[in-house]
Amino acid sequence: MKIALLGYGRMGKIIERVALERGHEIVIKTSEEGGYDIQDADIAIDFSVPTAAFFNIVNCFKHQVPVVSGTTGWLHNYKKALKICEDEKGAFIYASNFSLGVNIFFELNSHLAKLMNGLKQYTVAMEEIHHTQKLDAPSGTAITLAESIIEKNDAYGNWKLNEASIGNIPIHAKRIPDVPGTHAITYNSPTDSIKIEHIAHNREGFALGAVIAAEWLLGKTGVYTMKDVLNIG
Ligand SMILES: NC(=O)C1=CN([C@@H]2O[C@H](COP(=O)(O)OP(=O)(O)OC[C@H]3O[C@@H](n4cnc5c(N)ncnc54)[C@H](O)[C@@H]3O)[C@@H](O)[C@H]2O)C=CC1
Ligand SMILES: O=C(O)C1=N[C@H](C(=O)O)C[C@H](O)C1
Repeated sequence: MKIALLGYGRMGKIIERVALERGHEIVIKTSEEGGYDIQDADIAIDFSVPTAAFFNIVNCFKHQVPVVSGTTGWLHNYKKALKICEDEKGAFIYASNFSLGVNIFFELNSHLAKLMNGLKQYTVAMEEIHHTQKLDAPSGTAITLAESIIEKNDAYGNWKLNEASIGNIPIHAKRIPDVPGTHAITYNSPTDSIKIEHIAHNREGFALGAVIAAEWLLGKTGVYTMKDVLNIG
């Protein structure tokens, strides 16, 4: 595949290496808006910044170039992007986390939330830890995890950053140098705690998942998720 890398930062550089190892070609790599012809690529992979992702993605839809995006912090525009994708007959996969491990963890979280539904002695709390360069908080992964708990557990209707209050899942976001991404969910009762945790040791899993998603999306139209790609859940 001829790949456009929209965003050539920490993730873009690892995705480039993984894509080359898997026999693909990088025809565009950019860290700014415009200045390239997206139609030179078979597919685009966007790991940019919250303020750029929507433009990058919609530009791909408008030129019928399938696009995989892992950029977080732009999801207030997600529904608008889906509408444009549909109108332009584009192809799109967004995931807050492309690693196989986290996608298994998503399933575990959802199952646990269902088990805990109605057990009023337990309250849930989430912690996410990332490197100090991260622009958004909470992480996109933490938001996905919280949304899944809200869907399965009647005690919760929303999440709140660094704040515990009735009906809201508190998400504590910590920034520590060099941490690639850690997510933990704890259910606490007066007598015990149940905790599940995912720890990324590096960024390789995110990058491999994004390239696998791009390989899977090529030749399709429509909107998909990592559940479709990995065939889990
Ligand atoms: N979904 C997932 O599995 C993962 C998602 N991420 C997310 O991916 C994004 C990128 O993460 P990193 O590579 O660590 O950040 P980074 O800051 O190292 O790289 C982002 C790059 O985008 C560039 N950029 C700025 N404006 C741009 C534009 N208009 N078009 C294209 N590029 C532009 C920046 O100059 C920078 O080089 C973040 O939103 C992060 O949360 C990160 C890891 C995994
Ligand atoms: O910015 C990061 O680094 C990461 N961002 C994603 C997120 O916001 O969930 C995924 C991963 O945790 C790393």
